[in-house]
Amino acid sequence: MNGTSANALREKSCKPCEGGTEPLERDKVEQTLAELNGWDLDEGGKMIRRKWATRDFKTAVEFVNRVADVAEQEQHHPDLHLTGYRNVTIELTTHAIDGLSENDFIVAAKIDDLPVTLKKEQG
Ligand SMILES: C[C@H](O)[C@H](O)[C@H]1CNC2=NC(N)=NC(=O)C2=N1
Repeated sequence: MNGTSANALREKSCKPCEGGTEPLERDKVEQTLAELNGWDLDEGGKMIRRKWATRDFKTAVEFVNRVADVAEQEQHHPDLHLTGYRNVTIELTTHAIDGLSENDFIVAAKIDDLPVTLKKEQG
């Protein structure tokens, strides 16, 4: 259990990253990923991704705006996709090092803490 816990990640702040550091090792990535809710590692191992099916368009837009506030506060910015009028996909990678850094997991943990109303299950 060497992954940093979600609680610990939420308490941290992103460090400015302009290259010059190594991406996290695959083991560390997988351990930290296991501490988070619903995030998957992209095939290439350089990006994490989570998808939400929200209640409606407005909910999706409000969620994306809250995510943008987190990104600005942390100065670490995810790729945001709002598709199918209420689905949000968020991808995190550290562009400066072409791989994953702790910053990606800090932002992911903070995003997981944001309120969002999900689509009602059908049937
Ligand atoms: C100095 C500052 O940390 C960098 O310019 C940031 C801004 N936001 C960023 N966001 C992401 N996702 N990757 C980066 O490498 C990055 N660089």
